[in-house]
Amino acid sequence: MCDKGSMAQYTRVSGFVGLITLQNPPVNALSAAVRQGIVDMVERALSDPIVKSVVICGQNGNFCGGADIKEFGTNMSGPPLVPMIDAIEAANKPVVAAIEGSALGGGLELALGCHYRIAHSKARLGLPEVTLGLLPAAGGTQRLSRLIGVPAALNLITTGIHVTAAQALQLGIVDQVTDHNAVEVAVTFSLSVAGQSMDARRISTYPCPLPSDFDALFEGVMQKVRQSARGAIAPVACVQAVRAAATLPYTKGMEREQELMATLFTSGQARAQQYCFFAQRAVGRWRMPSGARWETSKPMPVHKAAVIGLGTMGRGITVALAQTGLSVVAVETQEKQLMEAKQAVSGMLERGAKRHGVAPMLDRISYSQNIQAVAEVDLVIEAVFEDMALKTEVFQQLSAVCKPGTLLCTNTSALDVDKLASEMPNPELVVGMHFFAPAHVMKLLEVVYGPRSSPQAVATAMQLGKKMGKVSVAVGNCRGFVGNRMLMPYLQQAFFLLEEGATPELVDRALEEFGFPMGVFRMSDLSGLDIGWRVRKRDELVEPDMASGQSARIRQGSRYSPLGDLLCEQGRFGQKTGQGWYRYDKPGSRVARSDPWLHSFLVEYRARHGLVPRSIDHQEVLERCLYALINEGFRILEDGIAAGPEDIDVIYVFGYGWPRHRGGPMFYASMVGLAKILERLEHYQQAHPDVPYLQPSSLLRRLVASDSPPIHRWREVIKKYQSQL
Ligand SMILES: CCCCCCC[C@H](O)CC(=O)SCCNC(=O)CCNC(=O)[C@H](O)C(C)(C)COP(=O)([O-])OP(=O)([O-])OC[C@H]1O[C@@H](n2cnc3c(N)ncnc32)[C@H](O)[C@@H]1OP(=O)([O-])[O-]
Ligand SMILES: NC(=O)c1ccc[n+]([C@@H]2O[C@H](COP(=O)([O-])OP(=O)(O)OC[C@H]3O[C@@H](n4cnc5c(N)ncnc54)[C@H](O)[C@@H]3O)[C@@H](O)[C@H]2O)c1
Repeated sequence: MCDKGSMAQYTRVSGFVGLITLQNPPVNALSAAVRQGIVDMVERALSDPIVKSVVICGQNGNFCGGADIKEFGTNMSGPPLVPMIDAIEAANKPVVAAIEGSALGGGLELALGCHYRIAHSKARLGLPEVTLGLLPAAGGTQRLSRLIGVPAALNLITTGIHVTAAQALQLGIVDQVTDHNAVEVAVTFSLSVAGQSMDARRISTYPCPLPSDFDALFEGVMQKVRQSARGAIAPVACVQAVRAAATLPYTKGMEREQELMATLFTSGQARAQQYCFFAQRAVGRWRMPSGARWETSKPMPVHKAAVIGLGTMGRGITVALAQTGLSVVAVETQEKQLMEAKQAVSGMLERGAKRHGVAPMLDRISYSQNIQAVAEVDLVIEAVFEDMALKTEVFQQLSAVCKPGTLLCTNTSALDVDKLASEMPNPELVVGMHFFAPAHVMKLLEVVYGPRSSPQAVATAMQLGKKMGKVSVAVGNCRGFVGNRMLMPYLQQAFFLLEEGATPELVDRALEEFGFPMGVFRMSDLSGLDIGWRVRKRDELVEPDMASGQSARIRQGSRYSPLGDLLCEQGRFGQKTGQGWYRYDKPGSRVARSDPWLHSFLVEYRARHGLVPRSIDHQEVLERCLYALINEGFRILEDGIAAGPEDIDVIYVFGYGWPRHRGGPMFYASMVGLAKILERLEHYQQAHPDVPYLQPSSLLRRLVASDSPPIHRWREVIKKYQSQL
């Protein structure tokens, strides 16, 4: 009664039920072999006169993670999904989906073709195709809209969110939720409906319930989607497909779904987003130049953690740790700061708990003004001011107070983690855990290792990051690590463009049209101009505004723009002071308005320095800012600070607002063409010979000389290049 050769196993259970089990670990993706297996096994079950009903489930407590994304770039063979699902729906015996684990994308579409859906209470369901630059093209847009109505379907399909079994029941996606074995419940249920007509259970035959404010609804959703999509085409196509479900008969709607999918499927955006999907998973398989790697490095258990310094970052980190289920000791020396932090942390936890319908983890946190309180913790995250002397002092105190083996992590943005480690008795226990603000929200974590960091320390920080729901990327130690280091040439080019004739509005518009949520100047206003100013002062780059002409714009032999310093000297720190590159109605206000003062200031500045303004277009803004940033990315790969282009891309997509549909800076470079990037960098370098960041990196030259291999083969070239150094 069992066919074991196929990727869909067939068994007869309870005498009369054909049980089809998808078998394609780890997520039972619908590869060609699985689809063939389903087609064959469904046919077998329907033609077997003893079989009264059919149950479809997935192996190892996991229903199905959808179409096999790895097949997308290949010549797809095997039976197509749509007729396979149609055949299931048309069956004259009841077919029940037993959903455990996840039913996502094509997996949920398969379940929607079944006559009933029974889910385990821990199951998750969704149509996440939009996050891969696609739409649910196996009938998902047409069936889900008919089943749960247009507004709810639009929400699920355009965002790609996963819903819990309880939410799915409430929405009407599943018929029953159980805490017991979902397959057994489905088998019993299928027998209870055996022999009944399934006519009323075929979703494709349902009329699509139309909301009364139909046109207004679609117009509103389309507007919202276009705004948040920032140039991504998949969310727009998703809305169009649901609209087809609402306005066309099923077969016509399906044709529209296929048409829209065909456009998306071959678009560069889908390739970029699917690259991001795999890159996000690839960064978990980290390796260090020493040869240490993820598979062979065992993380230490972390039950209790401490946070030192409860400013902007410390508060967010405390919240994120508590939400992960850890006990947290939060230490802040300033009484006033401590009181404010307590209130802020409780507020963040309460709001988070309300959103997720869970209890706030307030009792997981104990507060103290005394560093002695951290004696028993397994891991400490330091988030005091960005000052090497202070951080060294705090680390020395920690080394004296903490139990042996406690991992010491710093949240520094740019200080030398290895130098900090070298001052400690146990440098192998020191790593950077570079969170991004707000730390309980932002998904990115850079785990910074130095030559002395032990693989176990890196493994522990990486695992903790994952538990905190972060996308953690292991990177080497250098000024600014990966993200902030690449930001330097980007910011520098933006300043130079202002000197040469651009306005903040023009530069920001070009970057926002490219897909960044905020241009560089709006972003600087939000994060505070004083942060960079303090760093430049420490680096002795800031000079009194006395001189004029070119010499005033040279520091340490290279071109330098003092524009940011001049604004700070006027007290223009951005949103918090109500003035920066833009003006705001009041300090703290978020709406950036053009500032005539700034424009006159730029005119006067250019005149004083003998700069003749010229007209600058969007193309130049993108090339200067983005290619300089990409060039630094190649240098980072050259130096072995990032293990591969995926690491850089994940950092930029999750930490810096790089549009996902453009895949990350290094993927974008591979799409533009490395030869073109090199040619444009050479062009700009000739025009600006005093800007070292525009000098093309040797690795970029090497890749172009090697016929610009596809991005998945860059690592081979990098390895060869490094071995020759
Ligand atoms: C014209 C053509 C028409 C076609 C019609 C298509 C219609 C359909 O609508 C399209 C789709 O279904 S689109 C699909 C829509 N579905 C989705 O978007 C769901 C995508 N998957 C997920 O969201 C998560 O994997 C789960 C939540 C399922 C599990 O999370 P977790 O437990 O944290 O596990 P994890 O670490 O995430 O993954 C483990 C391993 O499995 C791998 N892998 C996973 N799914 C895969 C797949 N579908 N495929 C291949 N591989 C897949 C993953 O790469 C990793 O392997 P690696 O070697 O380490 O890289
Ligand atoms: N703010 C950001 O966007 C951001 C992003 C990533 C990393 N960082 C880094 O995180 C660290 C903290 O930044 P922040 O913005 O949260 O600073 P912050 O000024 O908001 O807070 C620092 C806190 O540390 C406290 N503190 C100082 N000395 C202490 C000591 N010895 N013991 C306990 N507490 C002490 C201060 O009283 C203050 O409350 C810095 O290294 C910064 O570079 C900041």
